[in-house]
Amino acid sequence: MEAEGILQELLTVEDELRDVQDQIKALLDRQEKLYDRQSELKALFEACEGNDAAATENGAPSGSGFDYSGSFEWDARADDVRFNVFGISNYRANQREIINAIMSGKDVLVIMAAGGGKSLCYQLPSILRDGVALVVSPLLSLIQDQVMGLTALGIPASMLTSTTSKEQEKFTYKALEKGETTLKILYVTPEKISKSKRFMSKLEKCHHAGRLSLIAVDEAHCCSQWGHDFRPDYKNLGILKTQFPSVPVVALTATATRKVQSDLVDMLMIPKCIKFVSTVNRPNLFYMVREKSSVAKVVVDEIAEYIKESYPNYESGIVYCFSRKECEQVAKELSERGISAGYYHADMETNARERVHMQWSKNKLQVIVGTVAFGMGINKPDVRFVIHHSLSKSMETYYQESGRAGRDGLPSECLLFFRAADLPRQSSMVFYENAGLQNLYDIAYYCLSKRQCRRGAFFRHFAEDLQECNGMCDNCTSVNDVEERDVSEHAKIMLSILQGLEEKDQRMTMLQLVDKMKTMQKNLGSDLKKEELEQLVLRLILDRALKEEFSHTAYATNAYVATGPLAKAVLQGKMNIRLEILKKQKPVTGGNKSTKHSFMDSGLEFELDELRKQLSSENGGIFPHSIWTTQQITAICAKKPCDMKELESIIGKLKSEKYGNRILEVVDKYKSSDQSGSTSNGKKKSGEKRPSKRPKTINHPIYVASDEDA
Ligand SMILES: Nc1ncnc2c1ncn2[C@@H]1O[C@H](COP(=O)(O)OP(=O)(O)OP(=O)(O)O)[C@@H](O)[C@H]1O
Ligand SMILES: [Mg+2]
Repeated sequence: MEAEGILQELLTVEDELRDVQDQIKALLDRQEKLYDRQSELKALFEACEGNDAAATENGAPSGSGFDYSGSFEWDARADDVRFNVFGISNYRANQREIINAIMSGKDVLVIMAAGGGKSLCYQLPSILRDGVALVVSPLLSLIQDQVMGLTALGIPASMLTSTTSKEQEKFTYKALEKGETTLKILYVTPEKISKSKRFMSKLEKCHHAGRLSLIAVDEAHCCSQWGHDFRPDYKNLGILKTQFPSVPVVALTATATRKVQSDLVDMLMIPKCIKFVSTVNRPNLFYMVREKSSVAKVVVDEIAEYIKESYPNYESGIVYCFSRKECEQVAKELSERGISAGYYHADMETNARERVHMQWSKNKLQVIVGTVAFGMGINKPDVRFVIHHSLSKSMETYYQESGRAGRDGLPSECLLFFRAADLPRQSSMVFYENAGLQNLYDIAYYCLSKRQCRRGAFFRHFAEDLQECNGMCDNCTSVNDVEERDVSEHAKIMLSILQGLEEKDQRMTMLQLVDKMKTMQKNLGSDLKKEELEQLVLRLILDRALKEEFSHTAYATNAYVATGPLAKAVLQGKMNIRLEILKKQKPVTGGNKSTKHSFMDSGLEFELDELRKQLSSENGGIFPHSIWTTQQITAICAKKPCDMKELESIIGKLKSEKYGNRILEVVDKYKSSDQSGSTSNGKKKSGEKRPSKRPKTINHPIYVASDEDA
């Protein structure tokens, strides 16, 4: 064989070898994903097998063979407390069955979406059973909210936390040890269990006297390292089952992944628990993604316009931002545009953070602009919108964060501003996490998609059967005009640029590649816009024709793009690349008018909202939503009760006794003014839309929390 022939074959062999190596790489990638899925499926399988454990999907228990939806001797008492104390007219999915299982003395695992109504599931049995219920909750603010809410309902509830006074502690210990004072529900942080011997010994005495009625572990995903809020002290909670084996333990969480579920069952030592899994679906949430401008000011303009147009009556909302700096900046700019906004992030003093949170909870601030630090512990039920200024780091995180909207079950909106160029700053943060990049690419896929049902993406992610979206996402309502284009030629140019660089041991960031491409694409005759080119880079990353690489400096981690395992397939024309291109983006307020809950559309709703705010200040500052809920306002407005009896049939005895006269007074005034054609304050008529509560101009920005809580 001549030298030239040998060289020819050598080059072919080397070429093929590179091909094989690429394929091996792709296979190894795939192997890693399969391992992940394997461990998830194993956990799922074990959970299904788990002895007597009964898996339930949306209420129908299976496995244990016992039907907790039947009749029980406590039915009448439970109905009475539900309606007359909690003011709740009907149970939501699974609540009654869960209560019955706890009342039957079983250990129970409750997986229920945010706002599903998990609290009632343990609070109601706590009242029905003799003795004291112990509730473990991870955050002081959550505990304070719950104790305040229960006290407002006249339920004897207390807490032992770092802020508890000596006197209160003494009272609580007496109640535990001797049963001398009335106490039905005691909230503690997990540290109390793992660190306070004194507390555990009092609990022991309470149990010996037969007065420990049940143990609830709220936000139970904190037990698992796989969960998003792991708390080391939650790991020790298994001691509760070993010390008090006869006391029913109920673990509650909104986190749906199987890995976390099986982990927390192990940690809490409740292998025989009855498991109630409710759907992840939040039918009242309207999901939408909006293409984000590369000009920061335009993005804030759009957010401000959306809030002003869609929520002119000061309805509450959250805006999530990527960084602390961005969070402060967006809050400031929203304030300058007439929206009362405060910011919340981890760099602030605890007091300042709590003050902002409190002002917002009391409807004195409309919007909180927060980082991920504004997380667990947000109990406000009437959040009408959650906006993401940029994408979250995973589907799981987005589900949790957006899920803070509409916990009261009323229509609410989740809007994500997406720009492919936001990806690298997220990926350079998450690439070292277990499956961090894959999780990020999953949410990026969700954002990039302009045709697939947004809700469907959640069902697939949480391995749940698909359910109807009922037109509750932008893609299902075809709000936008989308064209699918073959951009394989553009992709080839991009890949060749990178190949050329790699041969010279150089590399590029996503934005550098897009800039270069802007000039290179001229010959193709079909130019893609800058944002579209960014989306193409992302598309190629998701299709594994490109991959991200990272390099570290003393101050930062930088993300670059490099050719991926399937680059060759694209370059050789064996793989086509298609991009969904938005031809025209409609105004963001256009998609969801009919589904929006326009609270305070009628004057009476407004009056009742004002009254609950007034009562909230008069009653030691308990939250307006703890006085009565938005749903209850709607029900009162629909029925316009004439007397106490009618009112009782709407909101139950307790709230009627406490606030009935004031409510009836407002309804009466409203009715008489309605007949005379004007209202109590002479400003509006029934059915007339309320004038906007937003001040037309503001003299100074209100983005920094003041010392006054007024
Ligand atoms: N059956 C019901 N009917 C109407 N409202 C209900 C019902 N059950 C609970 N709620 C209300 O739903 C809201 C959310 O309830 P809750 O705080 O228990 O949710 P959760 O499941 O604990 O959510 P999270 O995971 O966010 O903590 C509260 O305002 C509560 O009063
Ligand atoms: Mg809860």
